[in-house]
Amino acid sequence: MSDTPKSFRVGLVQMCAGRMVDRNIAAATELIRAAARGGAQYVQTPEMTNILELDRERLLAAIKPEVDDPGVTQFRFLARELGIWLHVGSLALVGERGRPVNRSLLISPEGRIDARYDKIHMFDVDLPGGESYRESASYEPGHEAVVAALPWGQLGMTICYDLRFPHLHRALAKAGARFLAVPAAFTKPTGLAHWHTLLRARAIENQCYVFAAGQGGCHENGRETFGHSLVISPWGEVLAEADVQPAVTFADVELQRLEDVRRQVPSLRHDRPFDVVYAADTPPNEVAS
Ligand SMILES: O=C(O)CNC(=O)[C@H](CS)NC(=O)CCC(=O)C(=O)O
Repeated sequence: MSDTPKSFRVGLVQMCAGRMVDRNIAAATELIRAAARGGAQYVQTPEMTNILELDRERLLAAIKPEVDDPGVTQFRFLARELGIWLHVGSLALVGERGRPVNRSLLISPEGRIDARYDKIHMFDVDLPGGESYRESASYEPGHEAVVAALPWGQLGMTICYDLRFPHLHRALAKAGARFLAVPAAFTKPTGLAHWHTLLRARAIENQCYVFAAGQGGCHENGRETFGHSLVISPWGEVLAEADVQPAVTFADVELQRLEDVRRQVPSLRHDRPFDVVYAADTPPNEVAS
């Protein structure tokens, strides 16, 4: 008999981060406390919890290496004080190679940093409405997918635009993840078009719970983000959803549900190898005359 607890409560912190790091940390702290008061044992904050700033010069002036970062210090204290698993969806930090990284941290209830994940896929896009992003101009991408242990099972760590790369989520699920984390700062137009659909697809195809805390609303730097933080079941059901403004969204995660779904439709175990061929290169069928 395993002594893994049968359920736990998730709290997603939705924020509207600005350019001032100390204000963002204070706003996040208040919502994380509210999440813990509401009984959340795993609390996730969105991408760019400490600063939403795409201007490279301003960003460089505002951020610090992980060891000196005031947010890291604060969130470690907070996790320990509240006795929660605190997943800081991401912080802009100066990486070990001197360039900014978009980094997610999983902090244990003892205040230990148990996992770090640097966003792999850079949001370099030109949207139909005229919005343009060049994340790779400011940030250095990561190269490692990360699975981290929670008391209830493994957590696969991703960030925002990573959501569009299904093989990353597949790899995490194959490596044992039962929960996929997608902290985000989705744009409003792409959120409207794709957010629910992609998150539900990642949950259904990988038979995982999906936890996605978002940024939402109009930010100091002129951006507007989509909000709608979501908790999704392995069957694709929306268990809880935020609106656009800052708030905490709660859901109870039932591990038996995940086991049931995986037993009933074992698609996660039905992957098979195959080749891709060009039809023109295959021999024509015999046509009966
Ligand atoms: O750097 C910051 O200030 C905050 N970071 C972000 O907003 C990131 C990179 S620009 N946003 C996304 O990845 C949005 C993805 C998205 O919206 C989609 O895939 O449709």
